[in-house]
Amino acid sequence: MFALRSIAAPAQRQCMRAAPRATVSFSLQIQRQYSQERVAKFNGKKDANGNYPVSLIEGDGIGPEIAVAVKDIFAAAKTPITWEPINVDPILKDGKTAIPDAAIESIKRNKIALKGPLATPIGKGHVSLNLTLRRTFNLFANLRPCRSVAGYKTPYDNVDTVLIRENTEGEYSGIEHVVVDGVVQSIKLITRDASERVLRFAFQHAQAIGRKKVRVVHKATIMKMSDGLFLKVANDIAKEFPDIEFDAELLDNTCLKMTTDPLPYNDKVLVMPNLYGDILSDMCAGLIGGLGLTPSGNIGDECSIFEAVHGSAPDIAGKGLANPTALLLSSMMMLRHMSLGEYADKIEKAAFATLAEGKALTGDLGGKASTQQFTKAIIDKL
Ligand SMILES: NC(=O)C1=CN([C@@H]2O[C@H](COP(=O)(O)OP(=O)(O)OC[C@H]3O[C@@H](n4cnc5c(N)ncnc54)[C@H](O)[C@@H]3O)[C@@H](O)[C@H]2O)C=CC1
Ligand SMILES: O=C(O)CCC(=O)C(=O)O
Ligand SMILES: [Mg+2]
Repeated sequence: MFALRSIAAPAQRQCMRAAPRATVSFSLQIQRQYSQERVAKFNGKKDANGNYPVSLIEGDGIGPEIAVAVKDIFAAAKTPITWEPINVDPILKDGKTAIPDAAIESIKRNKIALKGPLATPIGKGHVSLNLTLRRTFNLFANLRPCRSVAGYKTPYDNVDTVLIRENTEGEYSGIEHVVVDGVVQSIKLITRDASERVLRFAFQHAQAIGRKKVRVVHKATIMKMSDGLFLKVANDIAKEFPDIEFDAELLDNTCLKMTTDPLPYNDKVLVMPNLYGDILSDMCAGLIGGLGLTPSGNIGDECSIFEAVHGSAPDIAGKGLANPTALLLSSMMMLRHMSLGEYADKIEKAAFATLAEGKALTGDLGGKASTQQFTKAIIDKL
């Protein structure tokens, strides 16, 4: 058994804290269009009460605080879900970090899970449970949409980026070793199969949400073989989608352009290897007001796990300060994945109205409300 569940991470400042408020006219919905093909693949079974069981990992740090907010809002909206809490404390199997069997069975049975953040120790200690979950269930695509929130003013209005990250290999393959004392090697693994899978998903998702452009973000200038293969496969897959324009951009240039003017990215779906997607999705969150606002879905063929982009936020954990919006919007993506879009629409409307009104905002958005007060304000609007 490992002794981890709260590690100290350097406190990071939210770049948009205490930003001035103003109204932006922008659609209130996030990812309302969702691939019907994916929805059709969800074949979870209802329980005796007519509810869908959903595996729930509350997670570490702020995880339990934001999970309770989502549970309270779902209960108030009478969402037909039965939560099945699961424990993912790591175990050792054949010398490797693994998820306990009971948790694996629950997710396999329900085909769907909502997950709070899981902390990973720096350096020594178990490997990331987040990555372990993604690999265990072959959740090959990490879908990370990021949309400006009406009423919350940032330097950029109307940001609407869609980022898809390869989720099972790349720089996060976890293949590392000491060559000799003082020399270590970490292997970035890129395979044609995993690249094809995520790239095809990106094109299909672009079609599903009505975007006409897919852009690969890469560094094949430097990583000629690994990113080179990803880019080559992207060119091949693009031929299957003649109605979608395809191009490519170097990661460093993408960072520059997105932070200078993100709006040209609103008509594209961006797809990229694992590490780049991890970093770029936090950067996008910074464009709209921070990590308290950005959702994500880890999508696989057999099951999918929805979670916020952010981590366990140890600097604010246990203080009732966390913004539950990111996990709530992740759960909206989950409901749409389960064909429960009518509940998602209702909850999302109440959440965005609460944000736009601005009377009960959490500290990351410049307000003074606690997680509970913000949650109650949403429930009052349902
Ligand atoms: N998918 C996951 O479960 C992820 C887990 N992590 C893990 O989380 C731990 C902490 O990582 P950090 O680098 O500190 O990143 P973090 O995402 O936990 O926090 C970064 C900053 O954003 C703020 N923040 C994050 N979520 C917020 C929310 N909902 N409301 C208000 N403010 C919020 C935090 O207070 C902090 O200042 C690490 O152990 C890391 O491995 C990190 C990212 C994703
Ligand atoms: O697993 C972790 O510790 C971090 C993962 C992460 O940053 C992410 O999925 O965005
Ligand atoms: Mg990350």
